[in-house]
Amino acid sequence: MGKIHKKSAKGRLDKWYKLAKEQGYRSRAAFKLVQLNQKFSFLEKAKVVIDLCAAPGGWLQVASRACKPGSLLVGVDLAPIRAIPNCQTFVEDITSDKCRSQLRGVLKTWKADVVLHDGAPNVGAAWLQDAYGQAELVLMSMKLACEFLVPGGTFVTKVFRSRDYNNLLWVFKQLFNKVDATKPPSSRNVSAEIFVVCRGYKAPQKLDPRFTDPRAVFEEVAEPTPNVEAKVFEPEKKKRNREGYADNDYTLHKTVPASDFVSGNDPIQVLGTSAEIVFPEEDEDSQRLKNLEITDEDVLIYCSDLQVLGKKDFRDLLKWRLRARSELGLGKRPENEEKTVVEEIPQVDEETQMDQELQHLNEAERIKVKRERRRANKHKQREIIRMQMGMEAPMEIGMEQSEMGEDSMFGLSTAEKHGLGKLTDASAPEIPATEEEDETLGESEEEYDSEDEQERLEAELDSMYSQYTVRKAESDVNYKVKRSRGDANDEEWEGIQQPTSDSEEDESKTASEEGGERLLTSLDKNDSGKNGLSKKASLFFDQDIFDGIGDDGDADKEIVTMNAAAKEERLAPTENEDESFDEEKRTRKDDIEMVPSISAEEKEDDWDSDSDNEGENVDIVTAEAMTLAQEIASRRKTKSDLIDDGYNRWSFQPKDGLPDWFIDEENHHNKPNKPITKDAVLALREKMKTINARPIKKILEAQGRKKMRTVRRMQNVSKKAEGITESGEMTEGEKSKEISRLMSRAMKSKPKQKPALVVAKGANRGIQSRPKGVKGKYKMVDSRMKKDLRAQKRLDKKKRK
Ligand SMILES: C[S@@+](CC[C@H](N)C(=O)[O-])C[C@H]1O[C@@H](n2cnc3c(N)ncnc32)[C@H](O)[C@@H]1O
Repeated sequence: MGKIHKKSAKGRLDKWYKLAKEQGYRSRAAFKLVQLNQKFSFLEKAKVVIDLCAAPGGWLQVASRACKPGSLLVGVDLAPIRAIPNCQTFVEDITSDKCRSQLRGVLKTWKADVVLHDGAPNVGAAWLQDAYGQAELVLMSMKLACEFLVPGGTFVTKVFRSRDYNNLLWVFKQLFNKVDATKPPSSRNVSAEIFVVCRGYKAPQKLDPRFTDPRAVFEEVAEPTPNVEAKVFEPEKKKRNREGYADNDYTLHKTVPASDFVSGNDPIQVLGTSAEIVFPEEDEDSQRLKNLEITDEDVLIYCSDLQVLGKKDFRDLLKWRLRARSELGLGKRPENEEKTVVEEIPQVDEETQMDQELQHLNEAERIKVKRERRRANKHKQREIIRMQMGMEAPMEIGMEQSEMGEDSMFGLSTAEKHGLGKLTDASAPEIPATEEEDETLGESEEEYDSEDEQERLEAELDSMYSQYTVRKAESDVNYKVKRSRGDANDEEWEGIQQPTSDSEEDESKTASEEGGERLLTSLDKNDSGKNGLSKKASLFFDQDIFDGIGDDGDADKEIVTMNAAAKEERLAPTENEDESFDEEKRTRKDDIEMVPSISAEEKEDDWDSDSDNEGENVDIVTAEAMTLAQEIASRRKTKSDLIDDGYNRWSFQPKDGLPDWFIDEENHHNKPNKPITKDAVLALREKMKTINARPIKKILEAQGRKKMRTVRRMQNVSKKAEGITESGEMTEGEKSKEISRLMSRAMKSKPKQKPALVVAKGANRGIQSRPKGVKGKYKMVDSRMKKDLRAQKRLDKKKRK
């Protein structure tokens, strides 16, 4: 990428590209370093910086702006770099010895505070080779970093999230005190690149050469002790395929034609390793499948994104496959593809033959009994329903109840088998089968959809689903992370299993302690690593989140060998450490990529701790707030979930030094899309309706005044009425007449005052304010208006005639 290619695809000329142009950076990549430095601040203090793979020089420009004046900045690349003030550059391959000696020549006795590496082999041609090539390049740049960094120095590198990513991370952790992987906002989401910032170089006196040897770091060893899941689901030993990256490369979007999925013998393999099932137009079989009636919209949706299949979707898709197979005449039971086994029939004597016949007869008898029992049960079920519908008296049913054994319909076992609810739930009665239907049901004992077969199919689907989850988990680190957080959406996953045998653990421990011989095997990620974990589990525990667990703190800084490091790092958290581990992880404030799962009680605690805020009057006026409120109220979300949600790509958006137009645009377009549920919108609408239905303040006040006036009037009336009752001059009849007259007068509202008409002539002509001497309501009229009105009246009269 020495020379700047003209980026033709519109999408690549994004805002960062424009911003780079505006700010005079040679590449949009410059912002990646700007953002990394904003987050980790390693450039400000640096006096010597080496930039490996620096062309066209964006990172060097950033470094020269951020570092102190007079700092030594050295850039090297295969491509020449146009001069940059305060920077020295030369053309060389960073993997060569010449590059090393040239760097030595420039630096002399100095050591670098920061070594940067943003190198990438010519990306684009073949991703798989690129990924490995890039991982090798990273290792080479780390080798240079180890040679030139000061103790405590920083190494920043770009890594592709390929299969080798975890291995690289593991090596970094042996050599640096703090290793953080992050993706700055300016790095495209579609790109597999991620940046690793390694701080606190341990500067061992002697570096084990295997740390920088790609063969040792990315070693491929067949699993000597495959983990439990692997044993169950992957009977053959899998070797890592250098060219491959196929089975753990989730950055690739793998598709498989529907015809292959349906006709193939390993649907689980397909579901576990592909991202999409497609129906290519040129593939006739796939098109036939697409046009089947059973291929409904749901199936197409499932096929379009296999990565998100839940248990139910998974089962539906497999059921669709089975039905599709039977419609295409591919056989009903593909999973158990009958193998043609040629059995040699041994010579049998007469007695054995009789035994066999007897067995056959017994079997036939058993099937017959079972069929009859089922029919009887159906009959009983029908009777119950009829009784529940008032069509039959309870007496009539269950006459043979006493004769029926444990297996009868009323027997416990049957009840359990069918589910009590099914028997007792009158609200959803099963539609009783007719006699003929019973017959067919009974006779189709071996049929595909018979009861036993259904059960078998269910069991098979369950086991397939477990296999699928394992495959999914193996091919997706994020999924493991999700599992560890307890929020993956299927229930079956049992987690990463540790070998149960203590002896195994002891063995590996002693072997690594004995040193020497097992140097490399302790690096073997295939070996039962820490605490006897499988290779995958070991790498999993090597992730950032498990930092410091098992570290004795006094690691030998002088000689770090792969073996020592492996021993040091591969200690899994012991039970005692679990607590402090939890505590530490919970208090971590930086980029949390993973959090330990929270137990149900802890979740409860989360809720309890919120009780302090009880009673606080919060008005919910937006649909987002209402959604959140509903989720919290229904406990679909906990406090921890909210905190977790807070760590997203928007939580790290430093805006210093950016122009206003850019910030405005960011504020406008780059904001989180907060989820809104239909329920929340409806609830909010209802709330607004009730608020709107309430009268406004002025009306309420007017109503209050009116009420008050009425009360006063009534008080007056009652006073007067008291006077009337006490007077001795009136007869009782007169008194009551007078009181009712008072009452009706008080109740009568005053007649509306008619506005006084004021003619706008003389002094009143053209005035805007109240005419002099006029009180109360008035209306201005003029002679013109009078004439017009009269004319209008005449016209109306004429029309009527
Ligand atoms: C993404 S660019 C670096 C961009 C740079 N950081 C910037 O900000 O302008 C990757 C560079 O790595 C260089 N590169 C790849 N392999 C290399 C090698 N073996 N030695 C030196 N440079 C290499 C390429 O020539 C290319 O210029």
